[in-house]
Amino acid sequence: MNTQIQTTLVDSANEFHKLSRQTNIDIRDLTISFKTPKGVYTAVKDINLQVAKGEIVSIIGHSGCGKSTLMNAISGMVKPSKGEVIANGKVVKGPGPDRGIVFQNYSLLPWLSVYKNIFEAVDSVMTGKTRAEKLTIVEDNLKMVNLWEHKDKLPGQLSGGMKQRVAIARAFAINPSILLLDEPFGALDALTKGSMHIELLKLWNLDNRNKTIVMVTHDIEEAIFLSDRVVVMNNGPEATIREIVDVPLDRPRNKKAIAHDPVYMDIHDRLLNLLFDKFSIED
Ligand SMILES: Nc1ncnc2c1ncn2[C@@H]1O[C@H](COP(=O)(O)OP(=O)(O)OP(=O)(O)O)[C@@H](O)[C@H]1O
Repeated sequence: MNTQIQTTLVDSANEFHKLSRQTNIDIRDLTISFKTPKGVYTAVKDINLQVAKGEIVSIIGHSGCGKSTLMNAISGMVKPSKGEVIANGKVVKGPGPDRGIVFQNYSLLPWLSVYKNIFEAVDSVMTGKTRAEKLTIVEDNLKMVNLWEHKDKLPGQLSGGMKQRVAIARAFAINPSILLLDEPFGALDALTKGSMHIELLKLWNLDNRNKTIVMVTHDIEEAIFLSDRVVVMNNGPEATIREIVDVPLDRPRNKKAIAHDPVYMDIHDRLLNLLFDKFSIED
């Protein structure tokens, strides 16, 4: 990437934060270590990252570099060994309904139908709503992911992509202010993936772009299309943030059109270089 574009990216990243939307997720000096039979394994070390309210940030990096660990720390399912995560102004001590998460392994309850998987979540979180309102929310979200006809099936009767869509519908239905997506579209075919991107952005727009979204992905095009910034991680152990690449492309974005935009192409090149500069054909 030429220096001028790099400078523009940095300036634009700074602009976003200066314009100041308040910080919604503040990761401070975060280190996470696991006890393993072979000793202590430090997955991520001294991570600092601020995500503004309404920002969409993607995290990319090689397999095993600690992306899910970082997401789990934000969701409260993994405790920091050092440092802290502050979300919605509070130190994260555990999971909470303000932070919805979609995992790569769906995490659906196998004994409940598709419909009930979503209803149970809505029912437990949206205590102020009437039953009729809750039923409408479940229906709207199941229709959004094109699974209304499959509402009575059990998760075991669904394909991987369908299970993933149920998990996405469930996270959307709860309407958390922070949405954590851990490879949410990984199991989907290209067409379904494309329509889920649009649904995700629709949801974000509906909420006046106030929802903060952090997403793990292996898909560079997806990261650029959806995000305001892309966080590239180094390999572990003791993984750190390698670089944060700003995505100063106007919204709404048109997938076909931006692919020819020189800014998009530079960002794409930069991300490819960051991810693959250690590899060559000989490898
Ligand atoms: N509970 C755990 N106990 C021990 N080690 C763990 C635990 N959870 C994660 N790790 C290790 O921490 C490192 C980071 O794992 P993590 O799942 O965060 O990686 P990732 O970047 O999300 O990988 P992928 O892209 O393959 O999903 C890996 O080496 C993993 O083996």
